[in-house]
Amino acid sequence: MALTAVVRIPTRALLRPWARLRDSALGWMEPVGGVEVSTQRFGSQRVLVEPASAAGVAVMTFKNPPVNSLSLELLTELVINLEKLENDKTFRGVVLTSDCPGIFSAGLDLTEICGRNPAHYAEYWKAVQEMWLRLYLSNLMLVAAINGACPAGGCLMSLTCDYRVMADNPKYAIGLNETLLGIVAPFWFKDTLVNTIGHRASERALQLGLLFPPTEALQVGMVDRLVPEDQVQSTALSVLAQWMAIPDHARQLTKNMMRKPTADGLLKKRDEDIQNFVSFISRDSIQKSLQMYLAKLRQKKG
Ligand SMILES: CCCCC/C=C\C/C=C\CC/C=C/CC(=O)SCCNC(=O)CCNC(=O)[C@H](O)C(C)(C)COP(=O)(O)OP(=O)(O)OC[C@H]1O[C@@H](n2cnc3c(N)ncnc32)[C@H](O)[C@@H]1OP(=O)(O)O
Repeated sequence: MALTAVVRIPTRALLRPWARLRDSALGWMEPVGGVEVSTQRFGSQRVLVEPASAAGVAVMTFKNPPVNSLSLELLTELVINLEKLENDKTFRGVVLTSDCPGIFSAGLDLTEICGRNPAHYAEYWKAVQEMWLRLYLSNLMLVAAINGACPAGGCLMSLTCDYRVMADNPKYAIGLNETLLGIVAPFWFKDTLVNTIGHRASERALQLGLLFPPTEALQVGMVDRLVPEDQVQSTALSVLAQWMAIPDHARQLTKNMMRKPTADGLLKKRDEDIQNFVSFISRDSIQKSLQMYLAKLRQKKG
């Protein structure tokens, strides 16, 4: 039987200019408030959302080949689709996963932070902040089904989830490897990691830019469970089923109590953080490091 539900999109969401712009570009959302939308299978070009067979659960799949890099478009679509799920009170949990074989997400799209102008850097960073804030503070239960490599921004995205299931394949690795690129993980990336694996382990992991293979990631607490590759999504769904047994209001208030102080750290100085990012990333030395890193990635094949 086809699963359908109705999503009410509040006019408020459609009033934010950047959202309205993106929504109309995606073509699945009518630009009027209170529209009813079928969720039988929705989403957008780079983010597919499908209701799972269990009631109240959706699977959000990123499909931005070749490596699910977090381009401005992907970030925007992610936030819009998350908001859509949150506004539909029939959904309580979401599995986040990838459609790119062997890669969960390559992290921030390096072409967005290399060789562009300050206005672009500012717009992009605002979208990165928005993605983190929305996921980190989401009232939904989020489980990351990490079915591939998960560096930097990909790792950050998975760390915003309430639980992480990773494919037990030694070819994959997860971590905040920013220092290897000659850049610095911002304080809210660091805070998210510290909240997950603790201060000492974070200090070491961040300075060395460690990318942990699955067994080590489990040991350090960066992921919660390892399973064979073909069981990542089904395990994530069964984890969600367990979490669904907890009354939503109690779980949501608890999540908020645990996470709000960290999110407030960014909310209080969002603009300052954007300015810091723009001035840091615009430095010649940083741009050179990023260009060299990108060139190495591109040469790898040749
Ligand atoms: C004291 C002052 C402090 C102030 C601080 C203020 C602000 C902080 C400043 C900056 C913080 C910015 C934070 C950044 C976080 C990030 O996420 S940076 C991105 C890091 N990502 C990576 O390092 C991953 C790089 N990619 C890989 O390792 C591999 O690609 C892979 C994911 C493991 C997949 O490997 P595979 O062999 O399958 O594929 P290829 O490597 O051949 O890649 C295919 C294709 O894709 C391109 N590509 C890969 N990754 C990215 C990327 N992240 N962005 C853009 N493009 C990417 C690659 O170049 C290939 O392209 P092609 O050759 O043209 O086909």
